[in-house]
This record gives sequence, structure tokens and C-alpha cells, in this order.
Amino acid sequence: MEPGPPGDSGPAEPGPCVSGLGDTDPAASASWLSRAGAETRRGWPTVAAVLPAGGSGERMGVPTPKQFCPILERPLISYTLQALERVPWIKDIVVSVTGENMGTMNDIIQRYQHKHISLVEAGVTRHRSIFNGLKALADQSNAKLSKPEVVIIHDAVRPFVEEDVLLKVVTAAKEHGAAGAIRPLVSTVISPSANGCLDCSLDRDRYRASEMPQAFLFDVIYGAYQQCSEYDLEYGTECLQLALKYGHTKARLVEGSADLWKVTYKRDLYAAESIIKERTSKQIYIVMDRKDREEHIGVLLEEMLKNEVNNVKFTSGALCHVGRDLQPILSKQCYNFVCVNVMTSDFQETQELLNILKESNLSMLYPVVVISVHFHASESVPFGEKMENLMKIRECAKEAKKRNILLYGLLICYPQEEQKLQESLKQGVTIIDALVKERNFGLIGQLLVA
Ligand SMILES: Nc1ccn([C@@H]2O[C@H](COP(=O)(O)OP(=O)(O)OP(=O)(O)O)[C@@H](O)[C@H]2O)c(=O)n1
Ligand SMILES: O=P(O)(O)OC[C@@H](O)[C@@H](O)[C@@H](O)CO
Repeated sequence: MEPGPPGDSGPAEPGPCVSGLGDTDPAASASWLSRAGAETRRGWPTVAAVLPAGGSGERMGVPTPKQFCPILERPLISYTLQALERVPWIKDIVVSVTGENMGTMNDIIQRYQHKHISLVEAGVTRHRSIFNGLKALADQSNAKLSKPEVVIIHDAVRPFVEEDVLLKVVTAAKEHGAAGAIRPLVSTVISPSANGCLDCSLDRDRYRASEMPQAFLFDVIYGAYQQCSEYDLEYGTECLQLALKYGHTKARLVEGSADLWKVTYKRDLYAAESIIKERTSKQIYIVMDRKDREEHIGVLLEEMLKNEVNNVKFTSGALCHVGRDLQPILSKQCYNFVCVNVMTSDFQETQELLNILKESNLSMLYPVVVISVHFHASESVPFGEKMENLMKIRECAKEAKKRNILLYGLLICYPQEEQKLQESLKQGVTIIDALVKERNFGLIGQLLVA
């Protein structure tokens, strides 16, 4: 079972899942299909998707086309592929990329184990890229692809697409021939006069922003593209308009969520990264052996974590349970581990946890945070010697990073008088919360002292 996407979703289908970055539970989608009566399942259309990804991203202002720009060291397009892959009723995904980026795209497919992906040559405009994708689906000589009843068209740079909106546009397209996601306008639309002054201001409530995904009866949109003028292919930006103009089909408009926005400017990359960080920090697994539970300072730390850190679901278990619990961990998309090392052994638990995680596929898609917690009782060993022992973390972290595991160290000094102990624990909780939320690649291998 591939690791799921972070967020509230359930276990993912093989392949990563941006769509778990929202609330859709793929298990629910699976159950939706399985729950649907035989009539519905029989009536459910064959669905494929076309992702135009042949742009240069000029407005992003960086040399790398934005679809390949990294978010947490993983290309943006991989998140979008993940979102579509985990929707069980999308059979094929056709991606239009330029010839020069075919190698890059194939590397991404390999590295992130994307499935059901076919690549076609992009066109010099977005409409031409989409048209090439549709041609591939219509090409009966292509054994790998078959013409779908309904085709989804979705920009490769819109990573946060959920199954529910895909379901809505496909259902609407099956009934109406075309459908597209819309959003309220944020800014008012005005029409400038020839001399650059205000001509008129449109009533914002009467207009909507056209977003993606869009969906069409394949024959409607393919027929429209086949009749499309060179001008429209060159300058058009709206597939729904092509369906109307050439297919005489009025698209059904579906309210989409705010996360459907298109990554266009650099700020959009920062926003996307923040969303992914936020959604991968919703669960923390506390690894701790509960020997002599009463006074175990790790228990105090666990209690304070649960009391002080909000909007996080905590699970805890002994190290020996992690291997057994790994399946539920994977399915619950837990990407954060606080490993409490008992005083007698430096790193033993952490090393064993790292080995378990390295064996799993958990960190293939999203960086996994491991915080190795250590305690220093002043009367046990000299502080300097303790720090000496803990410097091993540097090497461990370097190895772990190769598997997309971000290892941080936390040293909590104790015993101290009650007040000071509480302060140390509180500081430790603050550090853990920040490390999980920030997933800072620059701090890996560091030992932070609370
Ligand atoms: N010739 C093109 C141009 C664009 N696209 C794709 O269409 C989607 C939306 O287009 P846009 O945001 O305009 O992307 P770019 O054209 O790359 O951006 P810019 O206009 O800033 O250059 C993107 O996934 C882009 O890769 C495409 O497949 N083929
Ligand atoms: O115009 P752009 O090429 O930036 O974006 C293409 C589409 O995403 C955009 O036109 C949407 O409004 C959907 O039609």
C-alpha cells in the first residue's frame, strides 16, 4: 500500500496523493463506487484525464517551467498526478509535455511511481497541448489508451484538486456535455477605454472565475477542437468556450473550492508549500517504551505535547509496535514521529525507527519528520560527554535524508526542580511543534536543547 496523502483522507490507492491534501477520503471514493448500486456503476462512464503541462511558466520568472518547480524537493506536477491517480475511476492520465522535458517527466514518473500516465508532445499553446492529448485518446492504434466517454481537462499546475469536484464535473459533463469548476471573483473586473481610463466596471456578482478541472463528453470536446480555428487554438484560454462555440454545448458550472487555484506566480509556490506543510503536520506518532510509566519523563513530555499542541492527532506506541502499526500509520498518513530515547541508550530507538521507516514507502512522497528526543540527567553523565554521544545524529541525519526523512535531535535536561522541569518540557514541546510544522531542511541533524 503506497503511503497516502497527508490530510484527512484515508488510505491511498498506489501512487501518491495530492488529493489527500484536502478532505476527500479516497477510501470513501472507493466506497462511493463500491457503494453505488449496480445501476450506477453500470452507468458510470469511462473517464480519462488530459493534463496540459507544456508551458514555460514565464510569469513564474524562473528558468524551470513551473510544473517542474520543486515543492519540498518534489516537482509540482507530481502532486497533481498524485491527486488524479488516487481517484479510482480515472482510467488514463495523458500529460502533454514539450520534447525537451520528456526526459524530466519520465524521471518524475519513475521516481514517484506514478501509474497510468501517458506522455504526448505539447503544442505551442495550451489549447494545442490539450488537443494533442485528446488526439492520443482518440487514436485507436494506441494500445495503451482507449477513447473515454468523458474526459477531464485539468492544468498540471493546479495540484490541490479533490475527488469530490472531479466527481461533480464528470457527472455534470455526462448529463450536459460539458462542465467546469468556477470560483467567485476576488477582484472586480473593469473594462479600460482606449486611452487607458475606466470604461466600465462589471458587476462582480454576475461573473465567476473559470477554474479547472473541466470535463466533457469526449466527442463534444474532441469535435470542438477538430473544428477549432487557428486563431482560437493560438489565443484561446477557455475550453468551455470551445465546447459552446464549436460544439453548441453550454457547460454546466460547478462551484469549486478555494484550493483549485492555478500556480502562476512565485507566491503561488510558497502558498502551495505552506498548504502541504500544514497538511503533513496533522498527525504525530510518539514512539516510547513505557517502562516504569509513572515517573518516566517521556510520559510527562507526551502529556504536555497533547495538551499544548492543537489541531494534531497524536498516536503513541512502543517501538516494537511501530512495525506492526506501520500499516495504520501509512493509511492514516502520519508523517511525523517523536522518538523518545530512554536514558540508557543513545539513538538505539531512533536508529531502529529509522530502519523501519526506510523500509516503508512512507517518505517517498512527503518528507517524514523524526525527532529524536533525549534526556540528560545532570548526575548521570557529564553534559559534555552526553553531547559527544549525541553528535552521532549528524551522520544518522545525513543517511536519513537520502530517504526523504528529516531527522532532528532534542535534548531535554532534567531532573531539575519542578518549575524548571516544566519550563524545559514546555520548551521541548515548542521545539517539536515548530520542527513538525516547518519541516526545515536546513535544521536536519541539529541537536536542539530545551
Ligand atoms: N503551450 C502550452 C502552454 C501552457 N500549457 C499548460 O497549461 C497550463 C496552464 O497554463 P499557464 O498557467 O498559462 O502556464 P504557462 O503558459 O506555463 O505560464 P505562463 O503563461 O506564465 O508562461 C499549465 O499547466 C501549462 O503547462 C501547455 O500545456 N502548453
Ligand atoms: O490563461 P492561462 O493559460 O494562464 O490559464 C489557462 C486556464 O487555466 C484558464 O484560462 C482557466 O480560466 C480555465 O479555463
